[in-house]
Amino acid sequence: MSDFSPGQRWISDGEAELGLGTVLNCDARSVTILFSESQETRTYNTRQAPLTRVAFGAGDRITAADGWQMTVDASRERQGLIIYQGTDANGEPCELPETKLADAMRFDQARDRVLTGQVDRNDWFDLRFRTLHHYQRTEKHPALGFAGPRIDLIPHQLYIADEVARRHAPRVLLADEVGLGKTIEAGLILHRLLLTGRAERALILVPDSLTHQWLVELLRRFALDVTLLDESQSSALEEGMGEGNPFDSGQLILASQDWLFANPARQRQALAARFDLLIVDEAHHLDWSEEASGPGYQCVESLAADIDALLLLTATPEQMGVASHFARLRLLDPERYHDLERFREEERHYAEVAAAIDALDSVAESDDAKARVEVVIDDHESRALLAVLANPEAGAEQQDSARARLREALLDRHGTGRVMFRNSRRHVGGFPERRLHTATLALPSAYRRVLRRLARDEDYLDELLIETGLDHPDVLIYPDAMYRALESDPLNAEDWWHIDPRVSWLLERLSDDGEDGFAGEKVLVIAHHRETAEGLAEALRVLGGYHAPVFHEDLSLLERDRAAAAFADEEDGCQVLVCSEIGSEGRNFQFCRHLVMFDMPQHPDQLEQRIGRLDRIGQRHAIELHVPLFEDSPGARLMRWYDEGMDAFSAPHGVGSELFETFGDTLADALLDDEALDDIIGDTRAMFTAKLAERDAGRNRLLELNACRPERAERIIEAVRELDDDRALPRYVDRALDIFGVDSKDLGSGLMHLKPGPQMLDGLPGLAKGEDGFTATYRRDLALARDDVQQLSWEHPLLREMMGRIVDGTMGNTALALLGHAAIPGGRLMAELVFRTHCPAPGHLHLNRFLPPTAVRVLLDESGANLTDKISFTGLGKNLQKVNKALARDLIKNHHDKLRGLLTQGESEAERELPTIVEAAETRMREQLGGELARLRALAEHNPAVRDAELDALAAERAALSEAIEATRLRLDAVRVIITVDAEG
Ligand SMILES: Nc1ncnc2c1ncn2[C@@H]1O[C@H](COP(=O)(O)OP(=O)(O)OP(=O)(O)O)[C@@H](O)[C@H]1O
Repeated sequence: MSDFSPGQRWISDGEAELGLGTVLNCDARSVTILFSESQETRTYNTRQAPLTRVAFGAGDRITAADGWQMTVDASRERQGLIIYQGTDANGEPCELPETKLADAMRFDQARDRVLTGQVDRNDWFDLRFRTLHHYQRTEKHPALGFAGPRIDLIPHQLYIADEVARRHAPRVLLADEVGLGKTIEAGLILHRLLLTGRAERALILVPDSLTHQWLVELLRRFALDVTLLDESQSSALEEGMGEGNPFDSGQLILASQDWLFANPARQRQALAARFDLLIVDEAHHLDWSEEASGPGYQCVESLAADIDALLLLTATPEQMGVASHFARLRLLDPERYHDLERFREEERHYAEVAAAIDALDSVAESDDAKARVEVVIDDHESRALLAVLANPEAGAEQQDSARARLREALLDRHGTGRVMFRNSRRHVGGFPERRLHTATLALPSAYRRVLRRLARDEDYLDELLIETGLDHPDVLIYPDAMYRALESDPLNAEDWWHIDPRVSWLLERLSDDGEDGFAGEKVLVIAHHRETAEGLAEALRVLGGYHAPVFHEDLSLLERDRAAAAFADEEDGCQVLVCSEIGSEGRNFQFCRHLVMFDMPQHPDQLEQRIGRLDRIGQRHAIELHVPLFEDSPGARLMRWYDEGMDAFSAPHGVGSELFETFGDTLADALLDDEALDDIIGDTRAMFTAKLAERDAGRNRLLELNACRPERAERIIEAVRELDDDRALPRYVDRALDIFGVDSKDLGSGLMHLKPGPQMLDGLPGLAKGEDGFTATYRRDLALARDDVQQLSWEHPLLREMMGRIVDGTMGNTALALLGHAAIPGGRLMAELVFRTHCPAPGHLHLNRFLPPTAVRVLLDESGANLTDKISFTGLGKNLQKVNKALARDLIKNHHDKLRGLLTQGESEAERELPTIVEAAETRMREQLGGELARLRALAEHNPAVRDAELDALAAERAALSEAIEATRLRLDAVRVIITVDAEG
């Protein structure tokens, strides 16, 4: 075929992205085409050139190389070249030879592609339509962002994540007790914000020791790829990027607090980068006092002033005192939290509110209960609800609903519940028992000497403090530290671990397979000081031949991760891991059930942090707490204070820091004096009991009630389950994998293996060519049980990539098929047109929850009759036969003009559907945002925790959404040309 002449315009069938090509030269065998836009030249064999001649028809708008546009009326040919005739923008007649067409004209839209004879496979078209359908469904699903993460569906976590992630620029303190899943909550919030487009960039600041754990959790549980930034990585990036800012090197940046807080120049870079969300873990370390704030607090304060959304995480919010806790609340909302005294006053009022909530159950029978509710409500609506509740005539259903609404209103309107979420084990339930085992050991003479002298000689303590350089009461509680510090004493010549009976006690236990022994079990040992941990590990090696990795704050990240991994390995792992106090904070060791507290920490929150390493979600056994104590020693007295004063070993209670603030100093002075200690323990116990009662009545109770609302949590879980069990998902995945060239093999028991096939399209996540692929399942329980199995969901990166490529690209936007049906004569044309809604809006509006791209299908026959409702997409598909591309092109050429007509007519048919779609979206949006706005406004009148900015933002969001929805247009997304053939038989 020698249809080619220089100057003609063609496009490549296989590489339409090359743009409009021009024939440079041709002979009988080959043709060379220049694609100017992409600066590519290609030479083809003329007989098999995968090229299509570009020819426009009446009604098409074309652009000239020098920018002007014309509408084509007709065309003629001169010396093999087409000359278009028509009118320009001013309605003046004009002509344009094809040689002068703009190179930049694109031919990827369905209309251009189909009219130029470019067709994709029928199954691609099929997949495209189904993708649009599922995309629309899942984008507005209430569980979007929560179904993908590989987590157990735990109510309090999902409630918090949903409540927080639906807010505009959320700023909250996630303060669940240790190990209840704050990292998971933060991950869920982040995941939803990313998937909904409400956030694009996040900065995550965590203690050095937790960077790797976060990295792994975000990747393994949330499939989020995070850039871990440290000094060497930043310098390397700077070198690579020239003047660039390393904080701009990824969408999600994870960095160590220790590094950033100590580095003002890096902080300036972090500030200069634009983030939508800041997450700060272990936020109790952000210390603040009226006199001065620490570098961490200052750094976060300046970042938080700039970044809209902020999540602070801490299990022990009051560890550094109430003032410091208040200062962290101020980071979240400086306007609301500016007066500590006022804040304290408000807190006192919470007991009344909690009592009123409890009284809701008995309002109908008791005037007293009714009075308790009346004291705290002051609005018309709540009074009306109370009247229903108190009315004996009201039906049970009516009363239940009134009770639930009143409860919600009370919770919403009072307390810090909107900015702080705190769940406790007590409230969540289902956590393992904790068992305490103490072993009393004789004091070695080297320790006893010093303690005896201290008991005899009051002035010796000062001397000892000077001599050792240790603090009070460390010098008393940590005798090995004291021993090490007195190194010049000739009696202290040996290493401390040679003389310390706790070491031999531990060694004996490790090999003991009796009831009290640890043989065959993992043991986590925590000691206060790094030096103690190091010495102990050495002792275990030298004296017992145990390899015990050490985990402390001065190790590099890599060393720490290595140590944790060596311990975690179930088969070949070490039996013991020795940790220092802060080295282990936040880490996950729930696979182990024995914790040895080699000594005691000074602060109750530190004690809780220690136990929290094991007592975490996923712990399947009772937790065994082992404490070796020296008879008559300060350490043993401290232990008594914890145990008898506040039951610190049985369960977390959250009042430890208040007790420490009150008794910490006097306790330090009583560590050598049993009588004084008895008094302190008595006083501590009394305050503990009072605080527990207060907690149960007041602030904490309110916080707990607020931190999870079970009915809402249940609804979210149901929504996630609905997506988990979606039967359309496996069907869709099979089709998509087939088309993208991924081989899938059923492994039985709900598992399958996905592997790149020989023809796989490039760039699919987890499926690099030449590699093994991965094992997957649709079942959450299987994916949770096995780290090597991924859960396939609509949110899995592979699904999102495949769907995204289809929705955002042109794949499958044209097709041609033959239809053989007894009722339809052959040789006729039909067009199946898919239109799609478009309404450009900024990502942060998250428009898709109300109006995701929505497909409108129109099926027309040659005469223009609309058959859409008569023949369904699936029904039609069953009767279609495919044809090869060359024949398809010829068929299109033959029906060119009629097809053009049907395309135009289809547009007006689809337009008729648009108002209904727009109206439904507008109604959904008004219902939801209107409801939220009304709730927030009512709330703002009672609860100052509602920020004005939040109210304004929500109102502005509603207006912007309304405008965007109104501006929705339909565009042709895909076309299938159907030619009828006489049915056989
Ligand atoms: N929904 C869940 N599904 C599966 N595992 C979970 C879930 N929630 C928490 N976990 C696991 O429980 C452990 C504790 O969770 P996480 O680290 O988020 O707790 P935390 O509250 O941040 O703890 P800490 O106070 O020590 O920092 C982790 O190993 C986490 O992977």
